Amino acid sequence: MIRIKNLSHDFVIGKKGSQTIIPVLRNISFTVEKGEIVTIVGRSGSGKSTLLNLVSGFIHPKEGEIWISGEKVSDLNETKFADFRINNLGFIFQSFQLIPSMTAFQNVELPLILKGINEKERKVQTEQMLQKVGLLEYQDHYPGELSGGQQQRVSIARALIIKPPIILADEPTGSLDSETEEELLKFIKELNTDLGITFLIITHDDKVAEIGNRKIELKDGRLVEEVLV
Ligand SMILES: Nc1ncnc2c1ncn2[C@@H]1O[C@H](COP(=O)(O)OP(=O)(O)OP(=O)(O)O)[C@@H](O)[C@H]1O
Repeated sequence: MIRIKNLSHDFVIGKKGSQTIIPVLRNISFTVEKGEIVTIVGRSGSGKSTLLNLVSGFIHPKEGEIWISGEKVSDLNETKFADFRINNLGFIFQSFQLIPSMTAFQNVELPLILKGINEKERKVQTEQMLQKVGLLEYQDHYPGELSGGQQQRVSIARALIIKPPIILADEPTGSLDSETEEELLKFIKELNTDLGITFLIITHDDKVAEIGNRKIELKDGRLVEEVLV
């Protein structure tokens, strides 16, 4: 489902003439099979977010290949990747990334507008999704009027509304208290079992790392360990 082949990346910082190269990922290879939950762990600065940004197409790799659902996405230009993303990938972020001036309904509806779905169909699908995450009665609330756990549920509903085969998550429980974290992990498991959604999750929380089928550890930009959970 996701195949990473000999992926390397570095960032160049500084002004021309005195530039420094920061090597971030070095020759990373791994695969994520359909229906798996794979977690990526590693210390701060080990390259986890960079890896996820590469898989998401937000940055372009210096070397190596990324394949998703049979497509070599590392060859796609920005416009084509944006198109691929809206049809194939859902995102969950630590900071929820909700639009504060939009209600829960409008935030969840947004990907359907981007996909060109008509208004009537959007209303049906958005309400169904809000129902699924238990927030239908909060549909007119703005993010600032919801708890952290509720905001994360809105962001999950927004990720799920396009029915993506894959969800990429960067520290999904990072802003949640432990009770809400547990609820969210249960929900991720359900989505995986009931809908067959594949998850690639970055975390430095042991509890989150243990929900996967496999755990991949990055150290100084290298993949040092891959263990079955
Ligand atoms: N846009 C950028 N420009 C320059 N350096 C960057 C950039 N993004 C990341 N880095 C550097 O790349 C390295 C890896 O960063 P990355 O954010 O991928 O690590 P991480 O494992 O996700 O860390 P954390 O757990 O703290 O989020 C760090 O040294 C970071 O400073």
